[in-house]
Amino acid sequence: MDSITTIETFIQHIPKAELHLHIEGTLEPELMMKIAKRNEISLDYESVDEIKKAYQFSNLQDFLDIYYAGANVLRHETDFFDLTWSYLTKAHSQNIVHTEIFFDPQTHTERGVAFSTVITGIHKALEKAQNELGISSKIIMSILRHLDEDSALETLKEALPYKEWITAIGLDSSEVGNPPSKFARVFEKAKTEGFETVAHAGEEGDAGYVREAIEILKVSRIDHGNRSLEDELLIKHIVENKIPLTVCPLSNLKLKVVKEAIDHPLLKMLNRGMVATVNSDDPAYFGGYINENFLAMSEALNLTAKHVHQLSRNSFIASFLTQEEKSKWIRETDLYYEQYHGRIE
Ligand code: HPA
Ligand SMILES: [Zn+2]
Repeated sequence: MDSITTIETFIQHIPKAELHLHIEGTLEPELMMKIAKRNEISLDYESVDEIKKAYQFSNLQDFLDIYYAGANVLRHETDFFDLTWSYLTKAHSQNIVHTEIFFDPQTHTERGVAFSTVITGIHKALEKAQNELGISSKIIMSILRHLDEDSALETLKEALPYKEWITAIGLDSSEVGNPPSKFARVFEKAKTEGFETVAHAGEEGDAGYVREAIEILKVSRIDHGNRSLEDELLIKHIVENKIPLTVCPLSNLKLKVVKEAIDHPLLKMLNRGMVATVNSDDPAYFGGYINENFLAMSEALNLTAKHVHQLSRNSFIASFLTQEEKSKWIRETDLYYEQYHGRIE
């Protein structure tokens, strides 16, 4: 192991779980071009540089338009396998030992790609990662909230034969105007079928969206949750009930949810006693994987090894691992902290 003397090396080496990662958002421009070529799909861009240049967003919708367009190159099981495997090797290189990934089936079924094609490709890569890299994982099937309830119900039905592979149901896409209550019946059915539930809330939508996700959808954790800080009673509820927040710093900066890195509420969340975690969301689009997210916050907010340890610990606490698995990894992060924190310059 490299000697651990800086906060960067501490961040790099500490075992981490990633809990907020859209697999379609890991499609790097190089892989997008490669898959487009083999599937004989013409792109609007001539080069990797041109693709990267197009990644300028002023809000969530700007990003989503480009993200859904990028996903259009994914047609076959091998495309989903390659996409997922590419993320997993990157995750491994950053000491992610457990990952819970979102996939958006409607992004693919709406354009004629079968649900089974998508999930089988993803599942095979996750299985390989467990065997060859020792990374454990869960799949979260995310509902596109800009589409209607019928489409969500149909998607939930398609997921039932794959229950063994899918741990939780999530909610993503355009938040404002598509509140959690729109999917009350979908999430109720998901719970009845035995799925865990999570939802994106409080990214662009106000604290009311977070409240609805908790009260109506009965989610186990909130994805983003930034705007819950605008409501003291809600903060109290989140803290008392230990509802984790899967926070995505670089995403928040790129989508202008937060103006500057120094304004990011991550430290405030920790100081208020919230179970905050650090995640990369859509790393191919937002300029960094999990360690770059930690680093950006470490630089802007002067995070100490203690904060990084707390965030890594939180990632296992907030995961869908069993209590026994959580305890094992929490012990690992504790040992790691005890061994190295005194050496950081
Ligand atoms: O950050 C996000 N928010 C909402 N929907 C998404 N789909 C991919 N990433 C996101
Ligand atoms: Zn997200």
